[in-house]
Amino acid sequence: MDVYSSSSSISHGVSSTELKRVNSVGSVLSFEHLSYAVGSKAGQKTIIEDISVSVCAGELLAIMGPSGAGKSTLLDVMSYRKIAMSGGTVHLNGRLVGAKEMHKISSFVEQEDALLGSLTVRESISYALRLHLPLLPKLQVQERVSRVIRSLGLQSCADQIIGTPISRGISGGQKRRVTAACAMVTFPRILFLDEVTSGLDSTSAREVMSAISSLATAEGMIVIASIHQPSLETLSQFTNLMLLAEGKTCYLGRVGDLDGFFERWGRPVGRFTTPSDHAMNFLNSDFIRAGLGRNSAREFREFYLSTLQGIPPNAEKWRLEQSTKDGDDVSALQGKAGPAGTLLWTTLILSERTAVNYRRNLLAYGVRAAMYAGMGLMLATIWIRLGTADSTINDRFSVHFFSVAFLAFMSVAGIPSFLEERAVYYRESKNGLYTTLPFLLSNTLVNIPFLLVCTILFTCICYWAIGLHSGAAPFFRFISFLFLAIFTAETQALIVASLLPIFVAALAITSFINGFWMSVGGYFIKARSLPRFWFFSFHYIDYQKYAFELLTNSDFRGLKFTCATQIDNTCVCAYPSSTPETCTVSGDDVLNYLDIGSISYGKWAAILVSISIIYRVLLYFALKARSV
Ligand SMILES: Nc1ncnc2c1ncn2[C@@H]1O[C@H](COP(=O)(O)OP(=O)(O)OP(=O)(O)O)[C@@H](O)[C@H]1O
Repeated sequence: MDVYSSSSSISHGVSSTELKRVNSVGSVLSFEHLSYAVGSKAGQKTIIEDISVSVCAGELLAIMGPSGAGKSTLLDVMSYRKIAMSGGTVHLNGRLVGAKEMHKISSFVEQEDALLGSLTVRESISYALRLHLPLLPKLQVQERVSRVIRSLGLQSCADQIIGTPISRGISGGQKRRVTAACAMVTFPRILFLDEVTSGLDSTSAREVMSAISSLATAEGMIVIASIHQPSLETLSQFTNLMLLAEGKTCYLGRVGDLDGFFERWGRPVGRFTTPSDHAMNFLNSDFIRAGLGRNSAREFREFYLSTLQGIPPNAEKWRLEQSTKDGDDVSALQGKAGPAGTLLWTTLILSERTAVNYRRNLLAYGVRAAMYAGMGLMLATIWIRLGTADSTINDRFSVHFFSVAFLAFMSVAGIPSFLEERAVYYRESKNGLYTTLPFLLSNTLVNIPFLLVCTILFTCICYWAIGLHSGAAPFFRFISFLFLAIFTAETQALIVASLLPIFVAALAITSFINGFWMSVGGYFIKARSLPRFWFFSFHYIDYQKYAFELLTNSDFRGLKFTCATQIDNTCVCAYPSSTPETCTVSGDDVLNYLDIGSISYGKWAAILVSISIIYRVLLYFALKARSV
């Protein structure tokens, strides 16, 4: 059999009805004069230069070239992840396509796999489909997911988890296929694949490309893929091939015509070489091979350009016209490609997925909850039964300061798992599955109960053991105020991690910010002693200040401390007392002395809630700033 025979020769259950549908949907995607450069005008470096190509529905275009040729950049420019220089255009069936529309109708499989480690292969693919089509009946979701799993050869690991640092999951090659499956299951009109076969053995690479090819034929999908070192069989799954060197087109044509091209050039493909490897020998100028000059890539391109001169200019146009002859009706595919989920549904589905991730991700969330419990135990045993002697007043303040500051500080523990979720968010939002708002809402919806459980755990363990203000109201106030502080601190850590997605850097900056809030909060140095600048600026927007003052007021108000020190038969209290005759100092006296006794619970809690809402809004913009 001719290895270049149609890609549909390896079929994956594509029905004739499906094939018929493809023939009636003849979309053509054309890119004209795409160029991209980096650097300033003075020192501009052109990475891709004047590239034009058209791809029809059901066709697969392979982009090949040596490392650094510009393949990934070209895919980025084609998919509007990078914006082409002026003059470059993209048309779908003659209609200009902008960035927004391209993101809606296309999926992009990146070189890096961004997946949630605690989900199984089936769940990962299923959530991708449900986020794309939230109202698809369950049975159809299962059927479609199973079909994609089968076609990508993932049956053996379908119910295995992707893998977390403490539990090994699937292999790197299988991860590649899961990432491709998550994009394919939504059946986008255009599928961009950046080195999807990297890390796969040659059989898996062929089967993956064959599955993509069958799906492209069945669904009328346009597939554009950069590819490295394909075997002959893998290459044969593609319809067309573009060879790049130094950002310029050196060959564009049918895969099957490459042999003839070399024949005509007078450098035929050797018996034991594949045409693509043969081409690479000429295009790679990083290594000079014996018998090939330094300018082999330039000569290659010159010959290619000379072959174009013999072709009537209308030949390509004719091919495209044939492809669209049966009409421009693409409505059959439109429903599948656009982000069909409403805000409500995508939020609910994302919340469900996040909750599953929290539940299973023992290292990230189990350990975190245990850490809060451990800190509760630590406080309970160290500050045990403080009592109401005036000598313990400062110890009592330390309990409240420590609870707010240290628990807030520990929000950095949420950064690693958030970075994983963030990577998945960027992949999925760039592929049009959902926008920033549902991601933020789902994160908030799942974050709140988790942090509440952590706060309750901590409080239940230490509150009574320390002997903080008895009664239900102070106890619940303690939980509520502490929760607000931890929730705000968590959001602050997520803002930093969104803007700076490097764990060590995000950890350092978040720690610094929390240290800063501790310093200006009014505990280490009394608020009125703070330099004016810090007092009138950051002191008033410090969430830790409000939480600390709320906790101390809730605890101290109504308490009476006995003054243990006697000098000349007179009671001397640790703080100025309004009732020295009773040899006690009231909690209110202490609070007033520290200028924090006149706060209103409602007002302070409202300020804390407002800060946490403002932080969530900032988190929205931080996430959005890095998305499409
Ligand atoms: N932002 C940038 N600034 C400077 N140079 C860049 C930038 N982006 C890409 N390049 C350069 O452009 C060239 C093409 O990069 P690109 O990643 O597109 O190549 P590639 O063909 O995909 O390579 P590989 O096969 O190794 O992934 C490289 O030399 C790269 O260093």
